[in-house]
Amino acid sequence: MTALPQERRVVTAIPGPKSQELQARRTAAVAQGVGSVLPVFTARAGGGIIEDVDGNRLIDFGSGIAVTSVGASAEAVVRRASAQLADFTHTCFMVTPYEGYVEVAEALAELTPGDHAKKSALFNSGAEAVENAVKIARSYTKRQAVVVFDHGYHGRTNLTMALTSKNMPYKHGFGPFAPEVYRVPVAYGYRWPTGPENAGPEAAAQAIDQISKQVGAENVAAVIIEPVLGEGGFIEPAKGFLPAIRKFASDHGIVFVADEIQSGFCRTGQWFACEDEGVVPDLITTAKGIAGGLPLAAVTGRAEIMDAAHAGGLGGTYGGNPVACAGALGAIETMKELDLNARAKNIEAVMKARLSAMQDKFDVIGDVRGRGAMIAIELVKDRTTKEPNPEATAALAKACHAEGLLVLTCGTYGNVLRFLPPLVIGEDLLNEGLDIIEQAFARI
Ligand SMILES: Cc1ncc(COP(=O)(O)O)c(CNCCCC(=O)O)c1O
Repeated sequence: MTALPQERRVVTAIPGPKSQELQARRTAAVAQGVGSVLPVFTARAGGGIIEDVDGNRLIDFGSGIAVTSVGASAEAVVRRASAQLADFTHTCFMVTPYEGYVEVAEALAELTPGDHAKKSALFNSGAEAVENAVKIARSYTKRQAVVVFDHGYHGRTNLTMALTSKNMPYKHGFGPFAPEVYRVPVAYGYRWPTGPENAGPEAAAQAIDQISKQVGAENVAAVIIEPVLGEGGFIEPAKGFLPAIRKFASDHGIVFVADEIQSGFCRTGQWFACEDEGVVPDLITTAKGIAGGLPLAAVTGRAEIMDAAHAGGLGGTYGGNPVACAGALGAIETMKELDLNARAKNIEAVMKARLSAMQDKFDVIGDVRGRGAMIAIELVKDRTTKEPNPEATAALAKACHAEGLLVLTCGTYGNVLRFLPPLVIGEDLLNEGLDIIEQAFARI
């Protein structure tokens, strides 16, 4: 297979005729509840490019929702996974174990924050990892309550829907949801009433007061927070917030769970986003970027907490599939060899400089934020009222798609354009994508 040329190419309308034919088949065969951002059907993908079945080559600012950080066909991932495929695809780790699972657990112990003894359990999806983090925390504390935060996102299973903040499309019509879940404020700096500089300590005080008065700290098994909130709008909790919640959890025997499924594995310019303020979680959930596109997720944490679940209490048929574990070892090899943390920091510098310049030109841009290659702009109708502008957000995304740039939106109010390029994207493609965004702003 020849390498995919790293060039944008638009040779048909987007989506093109072959994608449209496939879309008709998809409509007839696939449940409508499974949506797609852009109905172009992929033929190949690699680096910063997705090639569709009509020969168009799109610049990828989505990474399959923060998954293909090393690219969608990274050499080490393909090499290791192919070799594993030829040996065996599955035996079930709960039946006959295999070394790859252990190697991934050893790598997670090495790479995750904290120099304490750590253990892991592997799963298939982020939601499954979050579900099991709750099981483990409840086993360890013998408590039931779980505290989550405004704008948080943790998955689409019944418990993780309960943990997730936004109703539509994630929760609407799918209740009743799991009990013993409590939601408290997060330090959303851009929208904090007294200004971003006060958001950290004030939001922490409000959250801790609510937990103490409405739940009782002694009843809380875990607090679960994304060190950079993803689906809720790429919200970096204002400085001081995470350390304050971390201290509160430590003071009250509460398990602090960092959900780094979207922010982890070099995405924000560090192995894990909670390192930014020196926060060491008790448990950390990971998925997405961990395995270069193969389905793998993990709970990693303090050995004494991870071992609290009784033997046989954790597992699942495919958890830690050997091919996915091989992919993870390939992805981690790539992250180290290419120093993708440094690449992410460079992506941040390039994107923030260009987007901040656009903010000076276009009043619709209310906020530019994020870290590493997890960058976003929040669009508003009025900079003073900060009224969300989901209409402009959708129009901008559509304009980018038509020009061969794949971008994603997010946010509780649907007014955040987020940028998640593969960390291996070339700087020329990155800047070409930014050119398309700037031209789109000038047109909406
Ligand atoms: C922080 C955080 N925790 C948990 C999850 C859930 O991970 P799964 O692998 O999608 O189950 C996510 C997945 N985010 C993308 C969801 C896309 C969609 O379903 O529309 C996350 O970002």
